[in-house]
This record gives sequence, C-alpha cells and structure tokens, in this order.
Amino acid sequence: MKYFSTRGEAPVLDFSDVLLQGLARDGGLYLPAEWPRFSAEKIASFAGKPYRDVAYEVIKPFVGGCIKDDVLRSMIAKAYAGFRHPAVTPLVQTGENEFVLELFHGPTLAFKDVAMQLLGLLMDHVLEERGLRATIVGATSGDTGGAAIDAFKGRARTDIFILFPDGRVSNVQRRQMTTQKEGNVHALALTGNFDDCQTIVKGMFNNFGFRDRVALSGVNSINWARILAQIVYYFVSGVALGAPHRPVSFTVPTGNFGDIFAGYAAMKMGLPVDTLVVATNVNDILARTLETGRYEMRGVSATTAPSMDIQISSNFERLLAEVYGHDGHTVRRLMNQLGQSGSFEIEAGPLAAIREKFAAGRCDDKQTAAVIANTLEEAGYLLDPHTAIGVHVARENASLNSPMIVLGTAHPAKFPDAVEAACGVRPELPDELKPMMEAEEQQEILPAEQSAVERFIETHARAVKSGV
Ligand SMILES: Cc1ncc(COP(=O)(O)O)c(C=O)c1O
Ligand SMILES: N[C@@H](CCOP(=O)(O)O)C(=O)O
Repeated sequence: MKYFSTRGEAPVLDFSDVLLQGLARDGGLYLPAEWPRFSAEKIASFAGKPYRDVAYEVIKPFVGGCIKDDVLRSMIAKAYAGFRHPAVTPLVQTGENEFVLELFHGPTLAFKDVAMQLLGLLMDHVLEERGLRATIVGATSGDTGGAAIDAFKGRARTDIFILFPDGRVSNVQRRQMTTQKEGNVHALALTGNFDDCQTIVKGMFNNFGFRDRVALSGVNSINWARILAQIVYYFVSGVALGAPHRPVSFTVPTGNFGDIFAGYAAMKMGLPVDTLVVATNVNDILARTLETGRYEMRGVSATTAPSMDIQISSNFERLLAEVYGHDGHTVRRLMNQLGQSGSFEIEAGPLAAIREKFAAGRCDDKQTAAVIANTLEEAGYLLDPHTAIGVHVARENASLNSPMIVLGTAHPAKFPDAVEAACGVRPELPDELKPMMEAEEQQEILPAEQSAVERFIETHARAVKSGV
C-alpha cells in the first residue's frame, strides 16, 4: 500500500514511513492510494469475532507487508489486552434505535486510547528495526495528550512533548499529563487555545531544519495510523447491529474530524453506512460548513466539552482531497486561502458529495446538560459531555432506516464537574486512577510561540543529544 499527500507535493511513502512522518513534508496529510474493499461475506464473517481479530483483518491491508503478519497480530493483541471491557468497545442501548459505542475502556478513559495503545507499539517496532530514536510531539485539547503519554511513557526510543492549552482542560485530563514520572515525558502548558497548540505542532513539522534535527514524529490524527486504528470499531459495532445485511448510521462528537473520517474510511471499504452525522459544540465550524459550503474560522469558545473546543479541523483536509478527486493543487489552494483569510468556499459538486453522506448538528452547553440529565433519568445511563453532544445531535437526525450508533468518546469521570452540574451525580474515577488526583504535578508553562517550544524540545530531546 502506498500513501500520498493531500497536497500532492510530498514523496509517496509506504506505511512505516507514513507512521514515522506524521505530517507530510508539503504540509498535507497522508491518505492511502486506494481503499481496500471488503465483500459483504467478508464483513459478515466479522460477526462474533474478538475485537483483536477484526482489528487484524481491517488493519493488515493498510500495512501492506511493512510489518510481518504474526508481529502485527501480536501487537494488536497486546494493545487491547489491557482494556477494562472484554469486548474492548461494547455497545449499550440508550433509546429505541439508539446505541452508545463505549470507546473509553482504555487506560486513560478516552477513545484516543484505542488508536494510541497500538500506535505506541507500532512506532517502537519500526524505530527498533531501524535503530532510530524519535521526538514525538502532539497538541491536545485534553484527551490525545493523556492517551499519548500513557502509550509512550518510559519507551527507550522516544521522547514525548505534549502541548496543551493552559487552564482549558479538565483537572483529570491535566493530571493525566502532568503526574507521569517517566523522564521521556514532557507536558507543556501553553498560554493559548488548542488551535494555537496545533498550529505550533504543524509549524514545527514545516520547519525542516528543526524537524530533521530532532527526528520529529507526530501522534495527532494528522498521523494516518491514528485514523487506521479507529476504522476498526466502525466495523465491529456496525456488524453487531446487522451490517452488512442492513445499513447503520453513526453520530460522532467531532473536533479535529479524525474519528468521523475513520467512519468515512470504513464506508469506503464496504461497510453499509446510511449517514455519518457530525456533532459539534458551539465551536461549530463543521456544522456551518455543511450548511453553507463556507469553511470559516471564528474565535474559539470554552465549553463543558473542552476536547471539542476546536476551530481548525485538521482531518477535514482529508475529506476535501477525497471529494476533489485527489487534486493536490486545489487542496493546496484551499488551505492557503484558509491560512491567509481564515476561510474558503467549497464548490457545488464537492459540497454535494459531502452532503450525500454527511449530516451535522450543534449542541450548546445548556442542551448538553439537559441531555445528560434526561438520558440518566430515562435510560439510567450517565453520559460525558462530549458523548452527550453526540446523543443530542443523533436524536435530531434519528431515522428508522438504520440504527444510530453514537460514539461514546470519553468516560464521564473525566469531566465530573460538568456531569454533576448537569444531573447531580458525580461520576467516580476507577480505583487505579484515583491516586493521580493527589500526585505531584510536573509541567512547563510556555508562551504559545513556536520558537519557545522548539527551544525547549531541542534542549530536552534525546534524539538531538545522541544524534540518532
Ligand atoms: C472526548 C472527545 N470527544 C470527541 C473528540 C473529537 O474527536 P476528533 O478530533 O477525532 O473529531 C475528542 C478529541 O478529539 C475528544 O477528546
Ligand atoms: N480532541 C483532541 C484534539 C486533538 O485531536 P487529534 O485526534 O488530532 O489528536 C484532544 O483531546 O486532544
């Protein structure tokens, strides 16, 4: 399998190189040259199989022989062995035709663990094979950071630097990043918002001198391997509810558009998907784009679902590449326009192609609180604010044509204040995570400036000190 950049000017790479690269050298994001297609019989055969077996079948064609089959199989088994639920990503029915796909049974209680636990093993394997070190950077609005730190802590071949917006993540999220004692972990609190952090990460990738000197690698969903691992649970849940014999729909609490793009990938691979519904909080650039065809940045507001306080949705670029027929020139033009003027227009044809499969809706803090309260009352089920946004928007888009699967992206105990304020119940952390709430915190507070972050990384990354 070969991968090309959405902007068409970076080298075409295989899976292992895409894994280590993160962002393409032309500023674009890597996409597979073709979508592997599964027949209906193949998809039907996933029914009743353990998660790890389906994961192996889905991931293998994208790896394209870069990793030996038995090694890949054992890495997948290891990645999911520590999840708190035997099904890894169980489904819970919350309404007549409504299901929550619980993606938060991994070590940091966020859907990010599903991809990150595997990414850590894959990267280690490739670095080991090549005798290299890497400097991992990531921007987080709360969840990616903790999940990445858990997956990479203590690893000999990587140092990890996570940039998060100071004061804009929940206490639990911050502590998951700042209480790690391993020497290869660095939590950097930036005086800005998530988009500032993400812009700095992309800026560091585009600074080739720095990028090569520190052997930069990324763990945000700009890294294709993140999306890849997330495709699996669309198949697992879809098949559990009747696919391929009947279509299913998904509502996805969305920020960086990575998770829902994985759903799009599953559909391209043959999963019968009726609708992919984008659910946003008041930072609703994606919902507005679907309504108007104009992608237009506005200021970011803080909400009770902080992980979705995002305006620049990186992976939307991947969808643009798809609907513009992989025309790198056009994607480059749109992205340049976004950089210069803060907006771009999607033409009628590509917009119609997006609207054919995607719908969208938004949910403000008041509506989020209401849905937490009424889902507890009516279904006896406690939602976190991000998943609640999904449930609210799913209900607006409900149809009897297909079961609606809402992606449950975080455990309510990550956001106890918001959940308690909404419904009076304060969700408890699992016992093994409780000590973190008393542990000493370690973080570096830096201005939201690329040069300051680069200086910090240059002085702390072992890849620079050791020269490999
Ligand atoms: C809890 C939670 N829900 C939803 C999202 C949005 O996911 P994505 O950025 O892949 O759209 C995030 C962060 O990305 C998150 O942490
Ligand atoms: N919501 C995310 C933001 C980063 O998204 P990613 O999927 O690109 O890593 C977070 O919680 O950090």
